This record gives sequence, structure tokens and C-alpha cells, in this order.
Amino acid sequence: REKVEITKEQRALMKAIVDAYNRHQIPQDVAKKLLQEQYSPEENFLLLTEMATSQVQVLVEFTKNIPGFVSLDREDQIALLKGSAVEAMFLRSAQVFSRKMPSGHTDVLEERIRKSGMPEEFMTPMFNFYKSIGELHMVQEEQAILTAITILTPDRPYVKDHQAVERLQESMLVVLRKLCVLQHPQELQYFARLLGRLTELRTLSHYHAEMLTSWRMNDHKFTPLLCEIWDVQ
Ligand SMILES: O=C(NC1CCCCC1)[C@H](C1CCCCC1)n1c(-c2ccc(-c3ccccc3)s2)nc2ccccc21
Repeated sequence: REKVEITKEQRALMKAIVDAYNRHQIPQDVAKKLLQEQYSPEENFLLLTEMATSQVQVLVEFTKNIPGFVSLDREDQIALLKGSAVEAMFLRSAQVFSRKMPSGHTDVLEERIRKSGMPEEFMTPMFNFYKSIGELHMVQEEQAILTAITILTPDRPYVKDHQAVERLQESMLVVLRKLCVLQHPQELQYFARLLGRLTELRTLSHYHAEMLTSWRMNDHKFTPLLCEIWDVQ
């Protein structure tokens, strides 16, 4: 049994990230809205674009609080945000979906999402991902650090200083691994399973543009920010 200890610096790094993560929650709770009624595909599309726009703003604020991020090359900062925004959206959606809710609410939420207007063929991979995230029962520290690790992925398109990003991501991975050993002592390989979700997340995110353009409605309107982030229009 390895003796795992989180150093003072690592605790400070974790606290900075968790505080930022909690400070930047999504304003209104989308799950609550969806549980109220089944909206039309048009209303759901609008809801998604509103949620996504505010989530990108939240993501920028969160990212600025990741120690070392603002000292990265400016263009690399943009490349990392652009490259991770969709994954961060799916990761946050998975966390929203996996939240403890009164019995039956999750089923209603799933039903509402299935009928939201998104094309059928993406439902299975998407809900498989949501359920695999839910099964991990991540504590909020793990959720926050996993989001930071997703953002600090060195091999995003157009990142120039690969090494600088790798160094920042590395320090997050070290903390996350220790946290996993401390929080889930019984589950060996919990850390490995957690990182495996990032692979599933990247695969799921490949379909995002098609999910949006084949939303069951005519005339899909995107804001300039979302055109940039979602590679649409
Ligand atoms: O509002 C949402 N997600 C917020 C994003 C920002 C962060 C908070 C969550 C949407 C709604 C789905 C139903 C219709 C309205 C929008 N949502 C999704 C998504 C499925 C597909 C999504 C997507 C993203 C990008 C590109 C292409 C597709 S998001 N999964 C959810 C699981 C639980 C609660 C809401 C959930």
C-alpha cells in the first residue's frame, strides 16, 4: 500500500481550481427547466445555444484561474479554449445528468433530452458516456481537476508551445492521481478509469457539429461565439 501524501503546494493548486470551479457554476439550472416540460426542438435548440454561450463564458473565467494558464502564450490560450470547449460542455452536461435527483427525475430528464430534437443516432453514445461518468461518483475536486486536465490537453490544433501545456497538465495529473487513491482507496485503477472517460469524451465530441446541424428543425441560428466554438455555419 503506497503512502500517498498531497503536498502543501498541491493542496493550494487544488483549492484554487475547486474554488474557481464552484464560483463559475452555470447561472440557471438547465435540468430544472427541462424537468418542467417537453419543449419543441426549436425551443430546445435555443435553450442549448443560451446554455452553451454562458458556459463558454464560465469556462474562460474558470480557465484564467488555473495556475500558470495566463502565463502561457496568448494564442495557445485561445487554442486550448477553442479545442476543449465542446468537451467541457459534454463533461459538464454529464455531471448535471449524474446529479442525485428525486427518484424518477433522471428518467424524465433522459426522456426530455431524447426528444429534444437531437438526431437519434447520437443518443446511445451520449447516454453511455453520461452513465459511465455517473458510475464514477466523482467528488467535486475530481470534477474540477478533470475539467482542468481536459482544457490543458497539449495536442489540440494550433498549440505552439506543446511542452509548456504538458507541464501544466502534468501537475494536474499528479494531483488527480493522489486524490483518486485517497478518495477511492478500494477501487484500484480508479484513476485509470477516470482518464479513460476523457478518451470517450473526445470521441463523443467529434459528432458535435453534426448533432447541431441535423437538429430536427429548419434554419439553425448560431451566435458568432458559437460559430467559432462549434465549427458550424
Ligand atoms: O443544456 C444542455 N447542456 C448544458 C451545456 C452547458 C453546461 C450545462 C449543461 C443540454 C440540453 C439538452 C436538451 C436540449 C436543451 C439543451 N444538455 C445536454 C447536451 C446534449 C448535447 C449537447 C451538445 C453540446 C454541444 C454541441 C452539440 C450538442 S449538450 N446534455 C444534458 C444533460 C443534462 C442536462 C442538460 C443537458
